[in-house]
Amino acid sequence: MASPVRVDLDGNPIRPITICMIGAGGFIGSHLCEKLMAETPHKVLAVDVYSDKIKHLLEGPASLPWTDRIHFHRLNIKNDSRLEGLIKMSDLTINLAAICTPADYNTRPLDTIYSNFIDALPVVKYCSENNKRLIHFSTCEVYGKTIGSFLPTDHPMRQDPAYFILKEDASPCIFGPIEKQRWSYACAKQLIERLVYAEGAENGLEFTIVRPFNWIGPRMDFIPGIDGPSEGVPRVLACFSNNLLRHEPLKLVDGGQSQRTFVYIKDAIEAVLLMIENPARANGHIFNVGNPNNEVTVRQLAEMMTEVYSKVSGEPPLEVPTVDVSSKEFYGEGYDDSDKRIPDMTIINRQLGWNPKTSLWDLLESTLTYQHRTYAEAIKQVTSKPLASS
Ligand SMILES: NC(=O)c1ccc[n+]([C@@H]2O[C@H](COP(=O)([O-])OP(=O)(O)OC[C@H]3O[C@@H](n4cnc5c(N)ncnc54)[C@H](O)[C@@H]3O)[C@@H](O)[C@H]2O)c1
Ligand SMILES: O=C(O)[C@H]1O[C@H](OP(=O)(O)OP(=O)(O)OC[C@H]2O[C@@H](n3ccc(=O)[nH]c3=O)[C@H](O)[C@@H]2O)[C@H](O)[C@@H](O)[C@@H]1O
Repeated sequence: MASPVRVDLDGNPIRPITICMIGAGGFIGSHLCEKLMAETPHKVLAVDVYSDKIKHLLEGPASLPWTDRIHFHRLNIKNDSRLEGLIKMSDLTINLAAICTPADYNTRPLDTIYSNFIDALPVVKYCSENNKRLIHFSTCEVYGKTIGSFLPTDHPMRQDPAYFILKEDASPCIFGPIEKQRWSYACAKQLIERLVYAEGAENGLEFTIVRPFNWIGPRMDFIPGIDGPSEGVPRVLACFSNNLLRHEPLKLVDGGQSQRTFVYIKDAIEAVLLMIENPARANGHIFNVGNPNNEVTVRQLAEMMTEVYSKVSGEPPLEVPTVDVSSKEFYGEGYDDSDKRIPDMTIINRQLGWNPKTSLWDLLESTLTYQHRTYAEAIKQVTSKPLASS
């Protein structure tokens, strides 16, 4: 329930606002809507082409405390004139809409660039022209590769944090060559960041840019063949969950040597709420949002997920838990990878006092409990169906 006396980080009462949330039906949007409904008095105009992940908020009994605070607007921001009206009706716009699965970056580079840059342009323009605040979702992928990755493998400077810690106001953005179309996403995100920043500098747009570092948790992406296409390739959490649910070995792309830091979606959403409710501290800033303590290689992630899944499902772990696959085979031509992603937390700490709390083991335990509860039965049904005779 929303408390009547909510105050911001400076002790001022928080005024209820209306938020136009674009991409509200996605993974992050669904968690943000849940948090805003359960814990704040704010209103949400939820914009998306899909609503399945927020159905429980939209279709609950009329007695739910938030029924009149969330309204779904099914529209595609590519071509819908209602968008400007919704932004004008709101105090704040949050743009989450994007194509953001790596399997698309090299296979659908045009859609990726349009979605992450061209389609975001009107959102920035309407916010700027109507003096509305904007929180724009970018990505840690704008950092690309680390400086250290260009040093010889055994070079001692690779151990120096100066060569791998990613800082919003100091690190360069290092992408591969154009033919490595993997970078189409990162490059489009970088350009939209520069545009938002320039609107702030030249026209006074009040903005915050968020760079998520591998946020994971329930409702992320889809399980192929269950609530998404059989041939679809989601992000790693859903790929590995799918393998575990189907008792198949987890596929390690190029040996699973890349490193990631994973943060629990519920911790990360706390950071977004702080940005929403503390505009004076958040405006004009770019924030890394991640958990530097949860670093693993993708191979270690696979091993940990196998162990956690066995614990939560009660099933014995697979005898052969992983299998190696080349990136060309898995993603196709033009794939490339970020080697290592550790966020520097200085700015978000200083401005918002935010710190992530949940360990990788704990966040995998709650997430895989959800995956097992949500999908195990459906997987059993599809896998036990006899093949149709041709
Ligand atoms: N999940 C992460 O860890 C992560 C990491 C880095 C960046 N991000 C960024 O955060 C944002 C949200 O990510 P997510 O993980 O929730 O992704 P998601 O795919 O689950 O959500 C995106 C939502 O946007 C909607 N959308 C896309 N194009 C649209 C359009 N033209 N009109 C209306 N709706 C549209 C989709 O239907 C989807 O529901 C993206 O901008 C992504 O690049 C996420
Ligand atoms: O989440 C983020 O912060 C950002 O990074 C992700 O990129 P990435 O981490 O490379 O995507 P994942 O699909 O989660 O893959 C992580 C790693 O696992 C590997 N992988 C993935 C799937 C699989 O089955 N096996 C496997 O080894 C990938 O090659 C990659 O090295 C996506 O680009 C975005 O959603 C987002 O902007």
